Amino acid sequence: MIDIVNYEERQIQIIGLANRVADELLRALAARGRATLVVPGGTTSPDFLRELSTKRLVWEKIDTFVCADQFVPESDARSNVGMVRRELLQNHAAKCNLHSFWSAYNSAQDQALKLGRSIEQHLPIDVCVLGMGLDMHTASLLPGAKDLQTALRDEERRNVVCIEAANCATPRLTLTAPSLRRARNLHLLITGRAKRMALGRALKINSVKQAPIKAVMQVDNPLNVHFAA
Ligand SMILES: O=C1O[C@H](COP(=O)(O)O)[C@@H](O)[C@H](O)[C@H]1O
Repeated sequence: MIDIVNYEERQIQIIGLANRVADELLRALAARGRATLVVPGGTTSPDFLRELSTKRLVWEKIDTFVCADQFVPESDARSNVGMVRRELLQNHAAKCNLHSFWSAYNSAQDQALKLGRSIEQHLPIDVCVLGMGLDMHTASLLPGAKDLQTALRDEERRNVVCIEAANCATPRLTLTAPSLRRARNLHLLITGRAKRMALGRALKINSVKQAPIKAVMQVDNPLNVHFAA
């Protein structure tokens, strides 16, 4: 089930989504004392993260994870955790509890298992914001990737999986489809006509392996799609 919110322009989209996420985090904090936030990597998210950083919340009680990352140190330009540290951890959100995906001591496979176990205590996610690539991937649920099936399956009961794809130089760690789609509030941030068309294509394709974004549409709670051209 999806619910599409169309915005007149990108600035209004960013402000609208940040307000909504802040409101949902506030409710989660009021209900449970702590909250879990998942944010996207990629190039679309920095504007949103900067806007979110201006919201007055008890950020030290918000555990924040990226939905996926390349297995590289935070100092590497490809690191999503590094990008989130720069863009979100400022203003009111400077004290946000951002969790690392990288380890210099573990292999990517071992780190996926370790992170998957430690994330368990923070589930279900209170607010999950995802992005989507033109190839209809979300997080690092990449079409055609080795281990994609493991990351899609409910029976695996794994929260994080290491994904390797032929066109990716480094392995990626991704939250699995079941851990993402169980989020209490689920959002997709997309901009531009090409991504809108990719979403339209995904809706017509039956195979989740070809269009992994579909894996987070199979939920009772709607996937709220925030779109601006
Ligand atoms: O690989 C990724 O890309 C998507 C979309 O990226 P964008 O650059 O087109 O915004 C992103 O949402 C996802 O988190 C990331 O892992």
